[in-house]
Amino acid sequence: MKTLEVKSLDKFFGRKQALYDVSFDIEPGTILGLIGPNGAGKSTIMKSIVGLTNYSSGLIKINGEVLTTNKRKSLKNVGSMIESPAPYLNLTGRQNLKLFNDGSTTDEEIQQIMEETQIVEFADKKAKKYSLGMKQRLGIAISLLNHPKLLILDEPMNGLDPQSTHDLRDLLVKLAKRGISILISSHLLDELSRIADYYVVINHGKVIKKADSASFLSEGPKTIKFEVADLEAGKAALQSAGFEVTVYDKNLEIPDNEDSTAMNAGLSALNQAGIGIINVSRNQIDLEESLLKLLTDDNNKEEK
Ligand SMILES: Nc1ncnc2c1ncn2[C@@H]1O[C@H](COP(=O)(O)OP(=O)(O)OP(=O)(O)O)[C@@H](O)[C@H]1O
Repeated sequence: MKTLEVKSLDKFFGRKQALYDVSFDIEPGTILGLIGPNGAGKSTIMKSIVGLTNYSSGLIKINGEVLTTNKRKSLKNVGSMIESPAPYLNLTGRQNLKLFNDGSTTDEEIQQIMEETQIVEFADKKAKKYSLGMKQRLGIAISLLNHPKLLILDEPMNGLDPQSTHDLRDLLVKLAKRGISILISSHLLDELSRIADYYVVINHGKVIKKADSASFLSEGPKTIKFEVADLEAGKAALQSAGFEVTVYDKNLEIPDNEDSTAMNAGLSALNQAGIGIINVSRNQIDLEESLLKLLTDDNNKEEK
């Protein structure tokens, strides 16, 4: 059974349509990255799933339960942190966790959650004294209470320092291995690309792409990057061997092909011209570039 099914979701704010026919699913134990520019509709989708906003039409099923038919039962399986974490500021972290516990999480489990989200050392301080990163970690701890099967995390890496971001990444992968499904949005695409199994890309309220991470990243153009001692002479040598050359970040880039012929031909052209080669690498397009290209194509399509 799928952990989450979103089917043909439409959402209007007054006369303004914010979501158009949005559909996607999440399988147990997978991490789905919801990405798109500001105002695309990511938070509206997440809020619809956790019942914070009503959708205008469509269907949401969580663990097989239709959200609108049995809201309490379906949301019992969901832990979330949407927009910003909202702990009670006059209570400590530990008191917050006790308060949000519906009674099904034991003291040992709360201790384990505190350890995994690394809040133990400040768990007995009032939440109003917390930094953004500490609040963020407490928010994630709260979302882990009550044995969720689905976690909905809107920008959970906001405000975290690099070490905490790294630790959160490890924790999310660990949770997915335990069978928890995760829907996560983040502007930190590099971070997201390290953990997401699938992506759903939203633009102007519509799903413009769904893909697993391997195919998402492999569809873009690939290049071979040469770092050389003499940029101008290197460029001339590659051009005279027939390559289209781009200078990018003090490197020379030529289009790659499936076998190694482009790399070998590029190397021998540089060698023959006596150009010192410092480094050679295959440059796979990254998530940020892929997303940018996708959005540019989609926006151009809309303008036509
Ligand atoms: N309460 C509201 N009333 C009216 N319009 C809204 C409301 N909430 C969101 N919108 C509009 O719906 C659209 C989608 O907003 P949403 O916050 O879901 O985008 P987002 O992808 O989460 O953006 P961001 O990355 O900036 O958080 C935007 O055009 C926004 O202006």
